[in-house]
Amino acid sequence: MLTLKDIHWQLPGGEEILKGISFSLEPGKLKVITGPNGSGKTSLAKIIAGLETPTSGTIDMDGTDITGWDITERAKAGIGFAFQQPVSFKGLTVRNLLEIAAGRHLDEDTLCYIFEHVGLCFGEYIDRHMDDKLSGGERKRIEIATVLARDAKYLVFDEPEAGIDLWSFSNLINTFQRLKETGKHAMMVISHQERILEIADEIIVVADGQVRTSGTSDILPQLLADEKGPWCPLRKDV
Ligand SMILES: Nc1ncnc2c1ncn2[C@@H]1O[C@H](COP(=O)(O)OP(=O)(O)OP(=O)(O)O)[C@@H](O)[C@H]1O
Repeated sequence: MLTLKDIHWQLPGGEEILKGISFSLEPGKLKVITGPNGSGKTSLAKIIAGLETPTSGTIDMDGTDITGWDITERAKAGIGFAFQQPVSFKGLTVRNLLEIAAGRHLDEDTLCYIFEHVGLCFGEYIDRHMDDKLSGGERKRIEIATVLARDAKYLVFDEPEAGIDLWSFSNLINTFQRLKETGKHAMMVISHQERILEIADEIIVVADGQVRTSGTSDILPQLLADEKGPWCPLRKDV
């Protein structure tokens, strides 16, 4: 289990972005973090991945305090993270990238399986270069594929729906459900998307750096009713 306890995070200028966030990620469960733009969701994901260090509070992974660990140590220990804005890696092919993520050679069956989950055609993409010729949606799907290739215990996805088409999005929902059902992965997905919120075991609404409310998908009707308010926009357009 990955447990965040009273996480605070302050910018160098003194502005507090996260103001005491606590929750756990458990194997076999999907937690969806939602809330308004700028409320601190990506900051939270970066703190879990080890890209930022909390000002105070602790992160415990399976009984070990990993608060001071960097991104490499956390990746090795089993935390996989897909960024909101995927990056290009000049000089690497898609195959290279997936094998680096997995830390081993991947046979064609495994690669096909991963590609199928993110809605990419294996033959068309496997030897493509990870450069700017790939569209944003293609890079996004390849980035999600790297997280699947790593087969990490803790999976963090930041707005996986951003920029991907309807068919790939449906595939992705099925993938999240299948990953959940294996019972091996503890998943956190940052999303504003109703179909992702519907499959959550717990929805955690973050607003102004704090947990505003949380609950099972039973709280969804209330969140949708509040959609007209300024604090929790939920998108239904994908
Ligand atoms: N490194 C940084 N330097 C300055 N400000 C930052 C930094 N990181 C985050 N912020 C600010 O912290 C706030 C929270 O940002 P964050 O990206 O965590 O929000 P978010 O909830 O993920 O938003 P969105 O839904 O738009 O992706 C924003 O006001 C952002 O500008």
